[in-house]
Amino acid sequence: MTIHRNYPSLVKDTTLSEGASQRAPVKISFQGVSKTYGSAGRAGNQTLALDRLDVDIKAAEIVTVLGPTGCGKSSTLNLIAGFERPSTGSLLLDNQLIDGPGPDRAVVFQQPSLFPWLNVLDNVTLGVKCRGISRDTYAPRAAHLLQEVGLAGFERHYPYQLSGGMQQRVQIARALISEPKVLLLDEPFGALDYQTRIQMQELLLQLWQQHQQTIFFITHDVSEAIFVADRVLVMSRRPGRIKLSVDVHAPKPRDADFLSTPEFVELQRELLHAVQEEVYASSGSRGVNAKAA
Ligand SMILES: Nc1ncnc2c1ncn2[C@@H]1O[C@H](COP(=O)(O)OP(=O)(O)OP(=O)(O)O)[C@@H](O)[C@H]1O
Repeated sequence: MTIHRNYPSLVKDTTLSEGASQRAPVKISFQGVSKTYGSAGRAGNQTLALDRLDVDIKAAEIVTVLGPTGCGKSSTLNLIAGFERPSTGSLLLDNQLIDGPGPDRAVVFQQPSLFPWLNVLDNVTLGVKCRGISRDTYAPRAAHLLQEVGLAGFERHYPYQLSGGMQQRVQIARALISEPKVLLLDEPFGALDYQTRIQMQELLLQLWQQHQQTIFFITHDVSEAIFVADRVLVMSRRPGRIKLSVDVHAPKPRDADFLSTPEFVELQRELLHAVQEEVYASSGSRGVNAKAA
């Protein structure tokens, strides 16, 4: 059973009012979704990664996902991306079964996967060129996106000439150029230093303000999960289920001041506790705070 916490709002969200977000249509719907890896014929060779997930994600909602390593976070993202299929249950996008990858969903991974022999502009536009979209359409869009992600002037630079944060900015621009309805992020800022991470989180919220995609964001970092989210999901240890769902009401976009608000501190305490419970249970440890028997 999922526990759903809805903390009272301390400040009113001015971007997407509570009523509006509750009325938003369901974008992604997990209906009893389980995922088993391995072949059925060979006993002991199967892994039940996800166990009967039931989650609805609304249009333009930002949902972050926390959970211990191996609990199935990437599996949920891969299912939405269409890289994997559910073993049982149904996974819907706009009420249609997801049956493979599509340009309506874009994925950003932790490791930048830029082509080293292409400059920034060509990395960003390669996908749309391959899909036959005309230069007249994609060129102004690319210029605007590079401006938005703070890379105007770096169009002719190659990936080796960019910092890790800049490479992630290119990845985000590349993901957004096909105007996806859903942005899937798998620990996108995990390899960045603390300051760059915060900048990237702020950037993500600014981009959301402009584009209003539905965002599904996996992270190991509780602060990051709260900072960017409308709702944080905590998954149980494997087989993954939704253990806790918590709404974050602070208005977006947010800045570093949010990190010291009572709402943030209280959410951080509860979410850290929920994740640690699962981490310790899966490792058989009682945790750092456990008293010696
Ligand atoms: N393609 C695969 N074939 C076999 N088993 C897999 C495959 N992908 C994932 N698994 C298994 O499914 C379980 C969930 O993996 P998944 O990568 O979804 O977890 P995760 O929560 O994203 O982990 P992490 O936080 O370490 O990235 C793990 O036990 C993993 O070994």
